[in-house]
Amino acid sequence: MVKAVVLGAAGGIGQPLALLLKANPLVTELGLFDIVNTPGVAADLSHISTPAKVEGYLPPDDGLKKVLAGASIVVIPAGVPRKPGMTRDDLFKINAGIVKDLATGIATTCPKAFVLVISNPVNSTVPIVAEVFKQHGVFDPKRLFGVTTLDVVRASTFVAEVLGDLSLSKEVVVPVVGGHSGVTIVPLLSQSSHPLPSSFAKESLDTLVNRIQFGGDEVVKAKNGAGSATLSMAYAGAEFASKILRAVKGEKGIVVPSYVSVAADAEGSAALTKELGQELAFFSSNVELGTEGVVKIHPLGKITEAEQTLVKAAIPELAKNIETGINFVAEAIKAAEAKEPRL
Ligand SMILES: NC(=O)c1ccc[n+]([C@@H]2O[C@H](COP(=O)([O-])OP(=O)(O)OC[C@H]3O[C@@H](n4cnc5c(N)ncnc54)[C@H](O)[C@@H]3O)[C@@H](O)[C@H]2O)c1
Ligand SMILES: O=C(O)C[C@H](O)C(=O)O
Repeated sequence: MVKAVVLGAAGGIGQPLALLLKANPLVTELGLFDIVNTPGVAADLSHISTPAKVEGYLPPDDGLKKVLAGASIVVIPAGVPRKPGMTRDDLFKINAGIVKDLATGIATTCPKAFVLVISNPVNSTVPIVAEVFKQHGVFDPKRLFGVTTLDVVRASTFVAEVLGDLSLSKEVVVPVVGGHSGVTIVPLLSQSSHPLPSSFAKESLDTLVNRIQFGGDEVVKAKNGAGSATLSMAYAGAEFASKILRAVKGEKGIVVPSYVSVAADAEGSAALTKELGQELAFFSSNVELGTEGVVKIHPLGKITEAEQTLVKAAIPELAKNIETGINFVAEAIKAAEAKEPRL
């Protein structure tokens, strides 16, 4: 039995993501949770002729506990999206609390589930989940993933566009490392499975890198106040979830970039730290998946000087984002203890 749960399932990402998970033959149960509308979304999806049994829950009557009971994989797209002029960090104030509460539910109900965090700012929300799990003594770094797949999907599409053949976009593989916001998004185009033409000018390369880094802004601008990427994110989230499920079923050799705790692989993390010149508690790199989650964090490998400059620019921003997430949980614990001191 494989129960997939979506937290934030009635939202712009949640609904199409739930649809794609309902269509995934590896999913036998689909649990949907949101603060609104999940009964309707669940009723709608339940008429689709695929095996997954669908149930929708709301917060009253222990809805979060019920939806998480027996979950194998939990995907979190709950929270507010950006409007034009906002950065992902501007979402922290609202989304940090939402993610913390949902993580508490997971830690106390299904701590062994694979947790896939979509809610922004991912660079900080993933550390929040880790800290909550630590607080409950259930943190397994191999099972926690920040979903950066949309950056990978964008890189594949944009490179295929440059190559003048969109039919290649499914085949083009470009590792995108670092994190998931602006300069922390580092596409390693020199490692693209489909190299760019040798005539490709430096300015064109810079434009391409910038488009991958700020692809989210392109969508936010086009939606003009109606939110950020939802459909492409649902596609990316479902692709990533599917890779986890295939790896858990025993498929070998699945390697995909994801923002993970470096504690998931001590050896891989040591090599990465050497490359970065400092340790970061979380980093997105190519990650090999297995039945228990992260098997190996791959080093960056051979990259160009220009890519090294991008990595350097990402590091301080990432370090700050990680610290913000960790401090948020520490402060929340302190505040709770001040309210109810331990005897
Ligand atoms: N990681 C990525 O690449 C990526 C890509 C796109 C969007 N995002 C992020 O995903 C998040 C969701 O985006 P969206 O466009 O789907 O937003 P949305 O507003 O359309 O949907 C969010 C849903 O979360 C629900 N929600 C709010 N508080 C909740 C709670 N406590 N418990 C459960 N559900 C709750 C809302 O009711 C809503 O249905 C945003 O933070 C956005 O920035 C991340
Ligand atoms: O840009 C956003 O705020 C949403 C998402 O992180 C994206 O990359 O599209």
